[in-house]
Amino acid sequence: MLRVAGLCVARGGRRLVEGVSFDLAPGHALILRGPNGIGKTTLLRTLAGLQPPEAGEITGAEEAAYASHADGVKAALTVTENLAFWAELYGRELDSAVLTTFDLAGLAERPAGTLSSGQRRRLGLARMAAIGRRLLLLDEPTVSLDAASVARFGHWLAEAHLGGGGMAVIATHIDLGLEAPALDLSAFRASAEAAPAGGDEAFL
Ligand SMILES: Nc1ncnc2c1ncn2[C@@H]1O[C@H](COP(=O)(O)OP(=O)(O)OP(=O)(O)O)[C@@H](O)[C@H]1O
Repeated sequence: MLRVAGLCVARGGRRLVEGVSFDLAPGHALILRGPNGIGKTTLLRTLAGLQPPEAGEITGAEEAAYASHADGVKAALTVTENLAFWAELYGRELDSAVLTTFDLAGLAERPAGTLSSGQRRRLGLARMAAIGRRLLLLDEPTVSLDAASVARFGHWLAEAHLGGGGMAVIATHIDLGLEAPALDLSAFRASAEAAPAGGDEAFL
């Protein structure tokens, strides 16, 4: 169970949203919505432990994997080598069914650096399946994907990941066909007060 209580997140020394609370039970997903710049990415980064919260509590996020726009694909390795690398990093053996699930079987021996952006994105999502983490934090996972790939990914998420007791928090403007509640961060926009010194300028 992921529990978020009274969370406030900041970026570049500025508070973005505050008072965000939700519980996520195994087998469930939450869709993050809100206009560009409201703080969806920053909230996901905070849940992933990549930056500390300004205030509030996060529990149950220990087994999380974060997938961002920079999808962690290694250009010089083949598609299979990339997936095997990530699986091993998380102490798992690569199940070759992952290649089929994400329509990568025909590209298995291609160096990842030669993939199109949609193919590379499919590889980044296949990585999420290969590492087997319980909580997926997905930032615009369907960018560059064609309609068939969006549907395939939505199906995997619902049937394999959530169906197997996993959880997901997903920032997306696209309908993934999931039965999942949406949380619009607009309702939690922080008042104009500045964050305390020591924000995350180091990420600039
Ligand atoms: N490295 C950074 N340093 C300072 N400010 C940043 C940095 N990265 C993002 N921001 C700012 O923080 C705010 C929140 O950005 P964030 O990426 O979390 O929003 P978002 O809701 O995910 O937006 P989008 O829908 O455009 O992806 C924005 O105003 C953005 O300009």
